[in-house]
Amino acid sequence: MKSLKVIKIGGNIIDDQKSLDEFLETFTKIEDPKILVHGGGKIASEMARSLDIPVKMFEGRRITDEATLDIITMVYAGKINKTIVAKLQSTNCNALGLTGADGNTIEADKRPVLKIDYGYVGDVKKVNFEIIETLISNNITPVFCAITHNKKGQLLNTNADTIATEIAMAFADSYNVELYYCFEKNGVLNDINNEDSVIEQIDSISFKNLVSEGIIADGMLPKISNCINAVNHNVDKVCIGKHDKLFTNKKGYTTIVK
Ligand SMILES: Nc1ncnc2c1ncn2[C@@H]1O[C@H](COP(=O)(O)OP(=O)(O)O)[C@@H](O)[C@H]1O
Ligand SMILES: CC(=O)N[C@@H](CCC(=O)OP(=O)(O)O)C(=O)O
Repeated sequence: MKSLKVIKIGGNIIDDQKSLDEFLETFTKIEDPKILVHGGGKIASEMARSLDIPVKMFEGRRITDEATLDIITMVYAGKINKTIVAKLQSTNCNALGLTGADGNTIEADKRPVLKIDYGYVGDVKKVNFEIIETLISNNITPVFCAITHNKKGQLLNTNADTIATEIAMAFADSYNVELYYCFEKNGVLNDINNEDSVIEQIDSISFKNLVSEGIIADGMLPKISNCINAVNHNVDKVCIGKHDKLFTNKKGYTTIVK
């Protein structure tokens, strides 16, 4: 079976020039077909605050009104996506930046109103496997931002961890897929202030316990829910940690297991 690596980077890496450059240097050297998914929530929040637009998050996801949708489109699909693509081009990695609307690669439905109305936030309905496979088969590296569309002309803000998981799951029947979440910490930590307290393995039962103990919170909630979803849908390997350890055989990161 062919191999594919789906790699997600979050806002804290993107916001730090040195971390981003170091990550991209590692990423570009990966020889397997690869797909990059980036967030940028931190930068969107800074931009919103600078424009006096309130930032509202609920259980790790952004409540997205019209003004916020404008900001995230400019920040995610514009500044961040194009900066990353240009940097990858400089290393001869033929990157192509995409939202889910481009090539109809990722369709979504507006998140249903349950506990809360998230506004213009999408839950992924369909990943267009064929078109993405055409890209990777032609040595083009897709770089996805955290935006999907509903095929009726509406862009939707979609958690970048979810996008990475959905892409990984769409390839899992025909590829050996490894899914990596790179962020600024060593992994999921037992004590958020202690980088040496990495939890090496998490399954769905320990996840529930860690949530009820308050050890897993905020942005880590959707991240681990997505990881559990991925391992339950045939994704071969799902890991969370720092890029300098994740792509080596070194220990010191978190693996999510069934
Ligand atoms: N147990 C934990 N271990 C590590 N990080 C945690 C934990 N619980 C909550 N977090 C928070 O989750 C954040 C990562 O999620 P998020 O902010 O969405 O990052 P990213 O943008 O990289 O996806 C960390 O920066 C940290 O503040
Ligand atoms: C709906 C929703 O929450 N979307 C996220 C998308 C960006 C993201 O996921 O960024 P990080 O990976 O850097 O956190 C947001 O706007 O914050």
